[in-house]
Amino acid sequence: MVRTPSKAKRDRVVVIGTGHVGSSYAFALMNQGVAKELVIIDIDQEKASGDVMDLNHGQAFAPSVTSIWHGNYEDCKEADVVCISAGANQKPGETRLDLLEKNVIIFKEVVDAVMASGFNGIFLVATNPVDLLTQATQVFSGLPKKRVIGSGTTLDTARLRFMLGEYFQISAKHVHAYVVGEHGDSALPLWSTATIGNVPLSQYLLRNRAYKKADLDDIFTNVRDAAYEIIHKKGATYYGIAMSLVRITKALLKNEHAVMTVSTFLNGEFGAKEVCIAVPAIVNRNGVREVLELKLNDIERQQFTESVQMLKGTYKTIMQTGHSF
Ligand SMILES: NC(=O)C1=CN([C@@H]2O[C@H](COP(=O)(O)OP(=O)(O)OC[C@H]3O[C@@H](n4cnc5c(N)ncnc54)[C@H](O)[C@@H]3O)[C@@H](O)[C@H]2O)C=CC1
Ligand SMILES: CC(=O)C(=O)O
Repeated sequence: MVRTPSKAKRDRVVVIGTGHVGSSYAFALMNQGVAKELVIIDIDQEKASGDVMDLNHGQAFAPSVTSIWHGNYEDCKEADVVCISAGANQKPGETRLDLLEKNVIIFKEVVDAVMASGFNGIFLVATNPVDLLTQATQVFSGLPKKRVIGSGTTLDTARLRFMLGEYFQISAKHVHAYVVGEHGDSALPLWSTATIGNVPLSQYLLRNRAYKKADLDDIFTNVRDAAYEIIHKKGATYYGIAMSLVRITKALLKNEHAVMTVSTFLNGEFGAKEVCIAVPAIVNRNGVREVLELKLNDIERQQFTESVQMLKGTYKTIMQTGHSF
């Protein structure tokens, strides 16, 4: 494909790791016409090159032209967003945290290579465990923390909205309920601030005797365990995360100031410090503009604190033992 770099704003996205997640993200980006340039990098050159061919063959049907090519790390120099989805995924029975040892080593190599290009944009991390790898990317890159963000619980929040929408028979777009905390087993729903339209969820439940708080607890269990179920059924999850990543990329490139539950570094917000974890945050062209602090109830605060402590303990262990990061 002849490379046709755009003259004005490049809106260049580089995706590193074109496996299930990376290739689905590339496909969704192209279908939604979000980026003007899309560079695909993978250690498996054949896979990257095959994906570029395959994607380009759909150009005639895309809403706008995306210049797509199989690139190398030098292409990161002019990138606005570098999305990392490289690394190991979960095998049935594995948790996201089980991937840390392998993936942090890959991240050191990948982030060093990106930074060596002179990259000065925004890192969007998807690889698991996403909160810990977001924090590692902040350290490895040395970029301002607001410019290194993780997909966090954007996917979990989307899953919750979908499942609540099904339960109440209301469009997921009008269900507002966040999942925060670790993108993993210690994630938690913020029921106390959830609304249907602008009606508090607690009030909405009173409208129909058939609605039960216990059902909501079951729904959240299904959200929390959704990845395990999908991995058991088809080996990996990728469409949901691809759409979440595109949503975040759009907020970045279009300077949307959109609120989403990305993983970001906390410096006292929600009572937590020195940790990357998912909370509602305002995302614009500069990354995370600010964390949108909410008042949590006692149970939520306790669960959130436990999630923070777990992440901080695990991060400390991995960065201190056996590695020369
Ligand atoms: N944040 C989230 O909500 C989600 C995160 N994930 C995570 O995304 C990651 C990727 O998952 P999949 O795409 O299913 O895995 P995959 O195995 O299909 O793809 C991984 C890709 O990374 C490439 N890769 C490995 N080492 C590399 C390196 N050093 N440099 C460049 N490329 C390299 C591989 O060649 C492969 O193409 C996993 O950690 C998975 O757990 C998956 C779904 C949701
Ligand atoms: C794999 C994963 O992190 C997810 O689908 O939530």
